[in-house]
Amino acid sequence: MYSFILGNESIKMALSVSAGGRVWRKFFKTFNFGPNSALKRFPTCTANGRLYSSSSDNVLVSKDEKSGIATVRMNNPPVNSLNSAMLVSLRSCFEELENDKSCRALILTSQKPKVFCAGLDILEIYRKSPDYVAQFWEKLQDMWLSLYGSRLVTMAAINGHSPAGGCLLSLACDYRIMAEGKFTIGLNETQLDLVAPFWLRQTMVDVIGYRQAEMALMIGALYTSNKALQLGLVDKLAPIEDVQTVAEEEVKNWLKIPDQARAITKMASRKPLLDELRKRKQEDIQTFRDETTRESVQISIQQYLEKLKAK
Ligand SMILES: CC/C=C\CCC/C=C/C(=O)SCCNC(=O)CCNC(=O)[C@H](O)C(C)(C)COP(=O)(O)OP(=O)(O)OC[C@H]1O[C@@H](n2cnc3c(N)ncnc32)[C@H](O)[C@@H]1OP(=O)(O)O
Repeated sequence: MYSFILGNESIKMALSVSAGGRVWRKFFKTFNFGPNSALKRFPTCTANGRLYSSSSDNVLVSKDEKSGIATVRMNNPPVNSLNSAMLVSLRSCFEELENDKSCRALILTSQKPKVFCAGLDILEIYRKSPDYVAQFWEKLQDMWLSLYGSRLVTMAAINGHSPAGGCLLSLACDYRIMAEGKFTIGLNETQLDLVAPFWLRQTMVDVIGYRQAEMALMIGALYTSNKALQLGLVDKLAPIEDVQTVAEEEVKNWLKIPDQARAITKMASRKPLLDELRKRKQEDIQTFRDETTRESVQISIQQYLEKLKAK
């Protein structure tokens, strides 16, 4: 399908000679979206299969050429926890789709129903060196920048539990459809003695409002699908087997809006937070590294892991 995909610079050049190129040129110049704008070569992708960006198949991508809708399936059993490899694959995949001119939307979901994503892989921050933890955090930042700053319509098809980093992924999308039933979603970081970073807190505030976000973050609340809908943390519920179909229908509605106006509007509202993280990236890495490697936090993480195993 794609032979190879070029980075933003090449797209800028291609768009500048196409009809309407002037507007897009201005758009790219103004918003400089994506984590970096350097010329890059990205890996290839098949129409209905795996993404060749990593040695494992932890992220599966399929794209409908006619509609330009890509489905990105997280595939890291048993619970799609976000380890370093997953973060790199997700970022690479988001950037690849971003730079594919024929792609207009992405649906993010789990290959394994019942768990959308269990959040960060806790083992990646347990008894690891400060340098390792810092590099891990930067991978999360870069993945988030590529999803939150995407020009595409981004839809989370939350077909199962979505705690912590799973909720972070969902919040970075434009719209959230969640499976009905006993599944939970929320930012439960404080339960692990962790503090959500400013950019994650801000997306929660932006989605559910200050009061509810402040409370949810302080107590590390995990909400059922029904409660999440009531709070506005998700936008729609569907039976688990229908989540993907409902997401596809919803995306098609969004795609009736002209891409350019929609994407410029999205960037206008997201640019301040994207810029803030870009500006404070090193400070944010340092905070995470120092907090997470503190002995008292390591003991809390150990206890949390033991609780999980004993479940
Ligand atoms: C300073 C800034 C700090 C933080 C900001 C960061 C933003 C994000 C932070 C995070 O994401 S921290 C991670 C928080 N995640 C959780 O609390 C979720 C924990 N997991 C669960 O609640 C459940 O596993 C579940 C997702 C509801 C799924 O339940 P299920 O019954 O289907 O599976 P089970 O619990 O048996 O798990 C299977 C297997 O996987 C291990 N596991 C689960 N989650 C994680 C994880 N996040 N990281 C690593 N490993 C995880 C679990 O222990 C089991 O292992 P076992 O088979 O060896 O026993």
